[in-house]
Amino acid sequence: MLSTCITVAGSDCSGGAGIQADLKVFTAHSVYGMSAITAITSQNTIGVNGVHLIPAPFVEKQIDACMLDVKCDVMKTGMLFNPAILKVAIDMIDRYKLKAIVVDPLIATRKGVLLVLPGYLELFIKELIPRATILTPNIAEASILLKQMTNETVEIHHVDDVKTLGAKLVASGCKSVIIRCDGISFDNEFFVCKDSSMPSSWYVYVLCTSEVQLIVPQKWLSTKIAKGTSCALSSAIAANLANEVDIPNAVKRSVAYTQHALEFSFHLGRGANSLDYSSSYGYLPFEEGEIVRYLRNHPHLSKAWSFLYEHCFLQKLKDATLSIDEFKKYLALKYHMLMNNAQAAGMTAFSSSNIAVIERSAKMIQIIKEENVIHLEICKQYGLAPEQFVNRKPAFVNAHAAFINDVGQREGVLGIQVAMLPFPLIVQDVFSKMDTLQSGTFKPFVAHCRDFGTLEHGNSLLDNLEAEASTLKPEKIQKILKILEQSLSFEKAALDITLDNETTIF
Ligand SMILES: Cc1ncc(COP(=O)(O)O)c(N)n1
Repeated sequence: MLSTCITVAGSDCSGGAGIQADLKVFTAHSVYGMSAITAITSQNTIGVNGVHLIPAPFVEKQIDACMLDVKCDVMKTGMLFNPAILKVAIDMIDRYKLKAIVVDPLIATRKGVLLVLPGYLELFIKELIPRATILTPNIAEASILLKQMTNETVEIHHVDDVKTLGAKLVASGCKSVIIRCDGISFDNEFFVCKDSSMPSSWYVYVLCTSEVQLIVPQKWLSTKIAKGTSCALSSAIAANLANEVDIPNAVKRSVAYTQHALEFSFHLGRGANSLDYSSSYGYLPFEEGEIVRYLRNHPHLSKAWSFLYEHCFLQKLKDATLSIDEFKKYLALKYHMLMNNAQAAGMTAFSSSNIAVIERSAKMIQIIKEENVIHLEICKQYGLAPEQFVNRKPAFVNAHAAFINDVGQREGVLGIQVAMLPFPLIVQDVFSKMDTLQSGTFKPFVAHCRDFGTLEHGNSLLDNLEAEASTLKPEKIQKILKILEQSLSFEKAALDITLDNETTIF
């Protein structure tokens, strides 16, 4: 299921910051974005020239309207402007169950000029900070907050001082904080640079939680002054947390996203640059060789996997209570589904003019062919002759063919490999762990599944998927998850059909 975020923030009509920026960031992360507008501002790349506040009860109404209808994973707060609106945000956090709250303080400019009304800071510290999963202040804001909370100040000469500042905020009740060192560049030893135009200087983000302290340095881009960087970072963190990424990785990815958006920012207006919010930012949510594990354990797919793994067909197969007719239906359907995959791989080859893609498609067809030879042998062992079913395609198989062809056309070999993933994993996780003594009539089939050759065959499918995953573009990951979700429901439907006496397939 799609992850969702709500931003409670001000509108920037020129699209560079605020609500408009947050929604663009959510979309770039394939997260469904919602918003509650706290104020309408009139601003552009040069500056802000007007603010029209939304009454606090109407901010509440917007949040209620979203929350009471659409499930919401994460809330991000931006400009909350006054204590009344701040109070609404706090009440809403208590009213609704959210996975995480990301708070961009927006209480001061990078030079330390306070942006908020009297009473705001006290309420912010007392009520919002303890509820926030992560706070994303610039260094001036972090210092103002610490001063207000503990009356301490930390002078910044080295990145270790930023760590100290973060650690003190955490010790004072902030669960985690990422400090953006806006306006400060660091040298190679992470001392503050006097001259930021030095060729090798760094812009630094520091994450502090009760468990980790992480410095995330980025190349100093002195020629790029853009607005919206705080919105980009905090919304990207919100989107990653909504996608179940842990805090350190959410921070690393969000810094990479913000840096990329800044590096490719454009000069659209007469003032600050406009960030490239749609930029693809070059990371995948899993390490090399880990796509299968990622897909197997993705929380959005856990229900679909357990529908399959705990299917009554598998239970009946295990304790040999399945009827032989039901089993034959399964074998025939499996044959057709394998053929659909082979045909789609052929089509993928045909539709590409890249010889490497054509070669990979051919390899895929070869693997399916070998699998089908074994499969037909098994069919024969159970008294199912190929003539009985190969030329008879049930409606379900045609629906599966339409699905797999669509996957092949849109996402190529990788898409088909993902769609094929449920089968080798069931073989590995379920079939190969079955007790052959208990499986009676189905012993030859279960034994075949436990067979080294079959497992190896499944492994080569998985290895090919791992290899192909290096061609996956990060922005495609949601599409891949969707394909797997659909494929899991096809696999489940095939098992449902085998147990359904009303449906005959040959
Ligand atoms: C409505 C609104 N919210 C926030 C910002 C700050 O943007 P930045 O990310 O540049 O600090 C802004 N300029 N306008």
